[in-house]
Amino acid sequence: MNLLKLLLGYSWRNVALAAVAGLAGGAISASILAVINTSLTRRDIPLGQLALLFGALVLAMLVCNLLSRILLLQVSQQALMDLRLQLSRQILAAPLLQLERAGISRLFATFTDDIPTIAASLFQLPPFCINAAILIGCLGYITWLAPLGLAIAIAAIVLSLSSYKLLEAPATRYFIQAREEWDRLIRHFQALTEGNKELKLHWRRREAFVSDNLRPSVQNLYEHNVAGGRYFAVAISWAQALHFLLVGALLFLLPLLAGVSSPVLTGCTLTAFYMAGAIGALFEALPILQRAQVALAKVEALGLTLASATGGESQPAEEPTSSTAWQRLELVAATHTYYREQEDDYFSLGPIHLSFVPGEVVFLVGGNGSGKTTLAKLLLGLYPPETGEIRLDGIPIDDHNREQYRQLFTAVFSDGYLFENLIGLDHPELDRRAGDYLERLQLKHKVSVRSGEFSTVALSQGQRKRLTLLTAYLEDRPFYIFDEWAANQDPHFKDIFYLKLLPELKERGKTVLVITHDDRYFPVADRILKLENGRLLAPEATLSGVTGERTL
Ligand SMILES: Nc1ncnc2c1ncn2[C@@H]1O[C@H](COP(=O)(O)OP(=O)(O)OP(=O)(O)O)[C@@H](O)[C@H]1O
Repeated sequence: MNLLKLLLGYSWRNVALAAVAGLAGGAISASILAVINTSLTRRDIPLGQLALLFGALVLAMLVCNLLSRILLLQVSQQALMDLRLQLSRQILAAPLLQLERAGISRLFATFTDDIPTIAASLFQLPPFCINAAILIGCLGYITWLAPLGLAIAIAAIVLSLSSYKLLEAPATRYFIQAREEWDRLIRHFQALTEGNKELKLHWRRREAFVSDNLRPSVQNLYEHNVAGGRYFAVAISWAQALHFLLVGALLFLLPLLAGVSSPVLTGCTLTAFYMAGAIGALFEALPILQRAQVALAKVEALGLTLASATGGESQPAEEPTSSTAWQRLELVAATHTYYREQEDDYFSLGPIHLSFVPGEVVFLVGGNGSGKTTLAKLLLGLYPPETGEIRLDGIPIDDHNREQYRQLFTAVFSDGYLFENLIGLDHPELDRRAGDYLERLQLKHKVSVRSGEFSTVALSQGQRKRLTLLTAYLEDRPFYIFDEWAANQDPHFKDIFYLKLLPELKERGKTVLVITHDDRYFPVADRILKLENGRLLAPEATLSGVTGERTL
């Protein structure tokens, strides 16, 4: 993908119109030069007439340039807006596993570096096109004045472009390296912000973090950018100097080679001067456009990675309806494997044989790293099974119905995100219902909800977790999954959660899977499943039985 293709993809009509307006502006610029040249060299034409023509041409140039700029600005900003949205949509559509592999830092790097770089280059496009049009107009005028002048001008331009091209390749290489370094730097910034408390507490760790991680990365970024920028500086300065050579060549060679008259020579020299300004501006914009190409390639690579990773999962335009009247959910020999390339290590979950019916409370237990969260993600349809399948009422879940299948669940993850409002929940009495739940969750004195907005989310960890529970309640879906939800609740609220809230959910016919280490509350469960190193130990026996499956 390149910038032009990107813009043409959005509105080729606007781009074409902008190009025509820009070219017209360039031609008019050349006409203005012709008027200046005439007024300097011809005394037989009344000055008033020339002044009038000059004014009219300036006005026409203004209109054309403005039109070209506005059209390009509109289409380029529209492209930028769509690029941001498209990338966000791709991230939303990409499978979780693919996002986890790409890493948060890579996604952030794209939003914080690539998109602003592309934005900066798109701002450069309108003047770039206008200067290109001025150049074409000037070349046309020189041709009209003295065809040999065109040959000299083209020779100078080819010379400067080819020397620029020679230097551009290593400069781009450095910019690509700088962009790779940016990915690493974002990872360090993430550690800096998320690990800030730990860094503050430990002097040696903090200093090592700065000297071993942050500084080398910042230093590399600096060096790559300076090295790349240096090549461009040489290329641009050389190209600009060459254009004064063009002025010199026209001024001194043209009379020798073609014996042109003094008015023609004045016209050519004047035009060459004017051209030098346009060429200088063009060359100044080239590094910015070059960087944008690197950024665009990065965005495209990420987009392709995410798009290829969606694996054909359908993205319904309409809201999928969630089935409330399900009877049986089964995992049949479902597996998932994490492979960690760097350590050449993998973790395998399954094959899992498991089923759920409405209205049961199931506890999932097991040691750290035994695969509980992975099993929850598999069950939620966030990881499609690598082998085996999930069936809802006998219907296999695949790419076509997975999105709809996910609407069955409300999940509260151990590292879940708390939105600052009840986004996506619209109920005529949302605030009142949220208020009732706040009361039950003993948060009324801390938080209120107005028009679906929490008054604050600056709360303790345990209180924030309770707010996520409020959202889960309001979602009111048939299947609830709590991943170590109660881990940071005080004993009093743990009691409320296990002894009051869970039984209430069960009474309402909800199925609840609770990932927990709280063995004190095991009697609350209808069934207890235990995972050990990715294998389910508790046999999947009777669905209605309660105590029979307690193998712990
Ligand atoms: N995104 C990931 N990429 C690679 N490996 C992963 C990833 N997430 C988890 N793992 C590996 O999978 C294994 C199971 O992890 P999982 O989070 O499912 O365990 P868990 O039983 O929920 O643990 P805990 O009780 O500590 O939360 C772990 O050994 C972990 O190293």
